Amino acid sequence: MVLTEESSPTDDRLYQELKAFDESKAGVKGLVDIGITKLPRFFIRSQDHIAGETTGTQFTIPVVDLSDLEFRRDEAVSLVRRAAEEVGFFQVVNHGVAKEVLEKMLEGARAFHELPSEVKEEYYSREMKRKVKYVSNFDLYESKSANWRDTLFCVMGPQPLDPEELPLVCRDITMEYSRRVHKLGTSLLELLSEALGLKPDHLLNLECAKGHCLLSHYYPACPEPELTMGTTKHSDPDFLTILLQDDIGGLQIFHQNQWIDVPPVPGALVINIGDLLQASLIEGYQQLLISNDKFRSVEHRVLANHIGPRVSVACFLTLHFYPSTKIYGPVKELLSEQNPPVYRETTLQDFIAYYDSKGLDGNSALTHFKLLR
Ligand SMILES: O=C(O)CCC(=O)C(=O)O
Ligand SMILES: [Fe+2]
Repeated sequence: MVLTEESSPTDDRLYQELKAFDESKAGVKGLVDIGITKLPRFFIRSQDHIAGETTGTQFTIPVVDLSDLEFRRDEAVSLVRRAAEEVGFFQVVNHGVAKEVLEKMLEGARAFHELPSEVKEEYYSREMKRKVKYVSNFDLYESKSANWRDTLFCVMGPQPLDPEELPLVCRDITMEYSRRVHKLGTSLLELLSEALGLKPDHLLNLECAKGHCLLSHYYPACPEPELTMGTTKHSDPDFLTILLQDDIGGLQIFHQNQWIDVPPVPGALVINIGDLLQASLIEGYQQLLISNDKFRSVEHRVLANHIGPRVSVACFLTLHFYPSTKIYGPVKELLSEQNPPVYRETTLQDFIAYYDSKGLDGNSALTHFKLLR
């Protein structure tokens, strides 16, 4: 739906429809509340973007038990290594975030999206800099078609967020969940460092856990789920994602040319490697991760569903919103004729600006940063 100056009158009408939807500030939830039974056309995807090749495969996403790490650390490291290398996705159980905290976070996220629209709309914004904002489809004007979901974004670090900025209905639990999930992220990065044969604090020293944000997604029940998507296929523009999902299901990953379900496991959190950890736009890391073809940032999507709402909360470990001009790229001393750089140098801000401008759909943003050989 990228509309240019040469857009036709039909495109102009489409733009007006998008704008009216955006300016309503009521999101997809607002459409459901007014009882629509047919999807507005900007949600409708071309068929090749919908069904994909879901099969009855027996493959299941690995589940890693993080209990008693002081006694079972080697086992956990090797499970994490295999999962990160072969699948790019895994689930963790006994991860130290209490079940009650998980449940309350899902309830808080849901409560925000179910606030009366006149309360919710004060948070509606497309402003890059705003730390707490709610929006339907951050890429509404760039993507080929819209997703059936609304999102509350909260940038939680590295600069501490003033809790007053958070909506009251989910304030306390967002602060608590943020602390706990960030702690888990730190432990996971230690395991991932060890999985690469490095000291436990290696990835932490590269500031992979310095910043984090929470994305609380709300996928209302959809009257025509076969025509659209909850979330278009994409890979995540971060170092690592920790995802809390409710029991509805619909998340799938693209693995060995098939779409595979990530089934809800009670009490579990879903972990996936982000683009920045794969490409390692971090000093010194590219050789380890790229040339040795280690961890994978894998495409995933969420199907729209007749049943809903579905609620999920993604924690992105990222430095997106940190005003840094630091250049990330391979350390020169590590490069050789046999090991030329795979990606060009960039700042995280440029990487994210490109990711956001291209919209979720289509090729990985990493392609844009690949050096031509
Ligand atoms: O809602 C989900 O299960 C996935 C969300 C997601 O992929 C994301 O926030 O990047
Ligand atoms: Fe994602």
